[in-house]
Amino acid sequence: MSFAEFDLGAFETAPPDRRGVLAVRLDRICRDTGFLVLRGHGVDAALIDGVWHAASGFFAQDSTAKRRLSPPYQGYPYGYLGPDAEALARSKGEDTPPDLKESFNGGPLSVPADANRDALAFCYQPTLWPDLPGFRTAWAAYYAAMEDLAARIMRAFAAALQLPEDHFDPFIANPISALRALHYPATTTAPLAKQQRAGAHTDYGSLTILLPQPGRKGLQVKQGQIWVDVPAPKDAFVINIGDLMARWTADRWVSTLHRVVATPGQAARQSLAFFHQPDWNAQIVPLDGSDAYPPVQSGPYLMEKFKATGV
Ligand SMILES: O=C(O)CCC(=O)C(=O)O
Ligand SMILES: [Fe+2]
Repeated sequence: MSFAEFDLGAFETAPPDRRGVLAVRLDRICRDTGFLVLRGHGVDAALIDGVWHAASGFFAQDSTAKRRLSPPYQGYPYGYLGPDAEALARSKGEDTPPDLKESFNGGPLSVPADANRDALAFCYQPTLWPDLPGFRTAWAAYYAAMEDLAARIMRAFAAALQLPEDHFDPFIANPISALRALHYPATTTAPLAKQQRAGAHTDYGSLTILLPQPGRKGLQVKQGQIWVDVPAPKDAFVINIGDLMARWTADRWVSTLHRVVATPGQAARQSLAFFHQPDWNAQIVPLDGSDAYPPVQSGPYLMEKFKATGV
């Protein structure tokens, strides 16, 4: 099976007829799997290199240094999560051992003046910066680039849903997205029963922009009863839609179950995942005007989901 690809630059510069055809293709992909390889993204290679090396440098530290950035209390959304901290399958009610990974997580780069108390107490908590030269600059540059890219993808999504291209703009003026660097250590022994590098889950938000380590497989999506490998090509991102977008589209689009599989003898793997999430106050109501789902507010919705995966 070949994996779906979409060229964003080609879409943006296409004449109207061709653009319509590409929008229909994008709709088809989001209905089938909600997963695609994104080309023509225009993100500067040096900027990607910068954050990639910053993340590698962070994970290369000893565990005492990394744990200095552990969340100060349970429920704090950012900082370093060690190998024993998270089991994503628990968000699906599956009781599994912890995922074989560690992560560093950061939030929005600035706080809007009108942020409410709940938002301030959750997604606008400060990112805990490692004391590594260049880390913060590289991370922030990549975060900003992902915000821009996500906004462009949301425009393509609007076209795919036959909405005006700026339809989503008012919902993503101050998105509360998170950036997560992931490191899956090499596996030496056999994983425990039901233990994965990332247990089967769906993402929570509008869309995820993943940068997998080129050539290093492991991410899989569930298609019917089988797990299908997601390719990890160079110079491309993997995009998938999350639960909030499935809800927004009244399940026209799917938020597909995925995992990062663990097997004995795997080399270490790194990735970067940008979880795009509409503004705290954005009201998400089914776009088709149906009552498939009651309205939800983006921020509280995310907070609920977030609570489910701690170990
Ligand atoms: O590392 C990957 O390839 C995917 C990770 C993932 O799905 C997640 O953290 O939500
Ligand atoms: Fe995921």
